Amino acid sequence: MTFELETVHKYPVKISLQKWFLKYLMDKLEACSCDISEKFFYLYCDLLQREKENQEAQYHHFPLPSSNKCIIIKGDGNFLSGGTTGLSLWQAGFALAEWCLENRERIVGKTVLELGSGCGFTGMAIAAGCSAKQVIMTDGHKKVLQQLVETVNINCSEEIIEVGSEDNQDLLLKTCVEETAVSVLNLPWENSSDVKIEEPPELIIAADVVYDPSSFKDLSKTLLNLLARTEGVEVILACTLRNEDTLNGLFATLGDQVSVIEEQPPGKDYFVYEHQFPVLFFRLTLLS
Ligand SMILES: C[S@@+](CC[C@H](N)C(=O)[O-])C[C@H]1O[C@@H](n2cnc3c(N)ncnc32)[C@H](O)[C@@H]1O
Repeated sequence: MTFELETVHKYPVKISLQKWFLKYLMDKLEACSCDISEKFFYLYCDLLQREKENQEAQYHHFPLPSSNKCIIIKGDGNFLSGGTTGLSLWQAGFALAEWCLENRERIVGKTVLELGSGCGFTGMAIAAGCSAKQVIMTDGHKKVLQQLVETVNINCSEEIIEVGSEDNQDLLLKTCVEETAVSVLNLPWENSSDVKIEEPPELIIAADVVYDPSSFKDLSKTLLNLLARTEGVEVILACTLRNEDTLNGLFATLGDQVSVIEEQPPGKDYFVYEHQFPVLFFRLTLLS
């Protein structure tokens, strides 16, 4: 999505943010002894009223570095929205997008599959900024998949092909962002081996999927299954370090068939987000 005034009108940013910005602007004008147009006060009152009514959809706009593109995500910013973790924006998702932009040469021309895509920020950032051949965003939660489809609808100007045929009911949507094919796939870790993936991924990525030990058996099975599909495929995991034992628990479940090497985190911040915990990056490959 290109960054234009029209886009901001269509997908308005959070009212609290608009209010904050307007107040900031008025304070600055006041500090320079400038007259403040009464339109600003009317607008401020209008925002207060709309915030009280609280019925409008709100969008987050994230400009992509060194381009006029931005990623737009619909959401209220609550951590556990709709009874799932997948409807929020997570720190590791931003960090993984930054890692991908910084390691673009490892992604150009490749088919990338993302596990636990959540809102779809990371996948969309890769599609818009890394010249991948294909980005397959996946999740296993019904509401999250709906949000993923909506994210793609908002951010892709190309024709959206809604799929989910008898042949492959899990493939929910297909489109492209410039030269990158983008799709949304229902891929629950519990039965990932039954899911048909049209093109074998060459790179598998996931952000903040290592937090619930009860999911490790299925997540490990999914990772091992995907690693075995294509020769030379690698997994990049961006893990929020809340508890070291939890992280080690996943590696223990993966067992000795997999090599785990820590990767350098991105050197720069490309997006504005809260840095609450360290985010560690790991490269997983299958040992021969
Ligand atoms: C903490 S969120 C991270 C979302 C996104 N990667 C990010 O960083 O913003 C974890 C994601 O994993 C997904 N997930 C959890 N368990 C899953 C499972 N068994 N199968 C597929 N997806 C799952 C959730 O629906 C959610 O989208």
